[in-house]
Amino acid sequence: MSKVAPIITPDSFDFRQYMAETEPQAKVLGAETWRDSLIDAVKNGTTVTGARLPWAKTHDHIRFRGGEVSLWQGINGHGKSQMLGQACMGFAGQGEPVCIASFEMKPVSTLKRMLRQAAMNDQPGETMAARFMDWLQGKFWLYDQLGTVRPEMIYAVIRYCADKLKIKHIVIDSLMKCVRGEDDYNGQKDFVDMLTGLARDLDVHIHLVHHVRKGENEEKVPGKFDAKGSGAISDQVDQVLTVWRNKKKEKTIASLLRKNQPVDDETRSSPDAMLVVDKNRHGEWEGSVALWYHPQSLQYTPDNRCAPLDMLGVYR
Ligand SMILES: Nc1ncnc2c1ncn2[C@@H]1O[C@H](COP(=O)(O)OP(=O)(O)OP(=O)(O)O)[C@@H](O)[C@H]1O
Repeated sequence: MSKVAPIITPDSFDFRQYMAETEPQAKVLGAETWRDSLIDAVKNGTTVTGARLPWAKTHDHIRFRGGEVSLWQGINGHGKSQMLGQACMGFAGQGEPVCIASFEMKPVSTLKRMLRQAAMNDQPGETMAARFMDWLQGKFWLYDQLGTVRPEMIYAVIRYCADKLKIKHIVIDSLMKCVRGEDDYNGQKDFVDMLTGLARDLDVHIHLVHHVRKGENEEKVPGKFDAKGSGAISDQVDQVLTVWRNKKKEKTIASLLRKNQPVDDETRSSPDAMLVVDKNRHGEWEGSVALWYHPQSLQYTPDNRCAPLDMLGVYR
């Protein structure tokens, strides 16, 4: 068995086959079709279903189900890709295979970051790297293309991932690399429309990374109305999550340390990052999740003890 995480490239399969539309499906079906689903929903009451984030305190609030699209937005450098990488390891560990299509980071850079998260430290050795690669087999794929990409290619990649590889979570990082520009509102609307249709038809969850407009400052947590480009982006997706980094805390600590002064408890215990959910179409909960950053492992942790999680073993 190969010991590298499978990398999908534009040359590694026949994209044309997956670009072609399939036969139009009959979309008008008798209500009876949904009998079992309705009865299951009644039986399970308000049970929340779907893949979980790595932090137990989020499990009753936010989940990631097939058929839906989540927008992961935030200011540049606030940790969207890093947090999503940790979340994806968690999805894979729950038995839901993942493909990351990053047009901003090389596959090996994504893997290096995830390796530190898996190792729970900043200096994983060869043995850990080999163990990590073994763990990824059959769970994790990366699409290798940097720069801009045509929407038709994304369409083909998603269909290939779902049909052939049985992948359940697909990350598109980021939206602006898939459209003509920030002012191409129709292109953005059509692209997100395509993603919602594909997610529904293929029963996969699509995680779409997106930037927010520059606000007055980085200390203000952006909301769903701050997404760059068309307002239709957040209207169309099922969930909007904002990743926000507490730069004010970082600056305060750096300044105290420079002056050889102790860091007070209040500053120390305030969260390093927040994950804000301000749209949750199929759940009732909206709110903020406080997280603490463990810099050695690049992991987000659930409380101010800052103890990294065993991402490879947590769901066994
Ligand atoms: N809360 C944090 N504390 C300290 N460093 C952080 C924090 N969040 C992210 N970083 C660091 O900031 C850098 C950027 O992270 P990342 O690439 O995930 O951000 P991003 O939001 O995806 O950025 P971009 O929009 O530019 O792609 C990384 O080096 C990461 O380790």
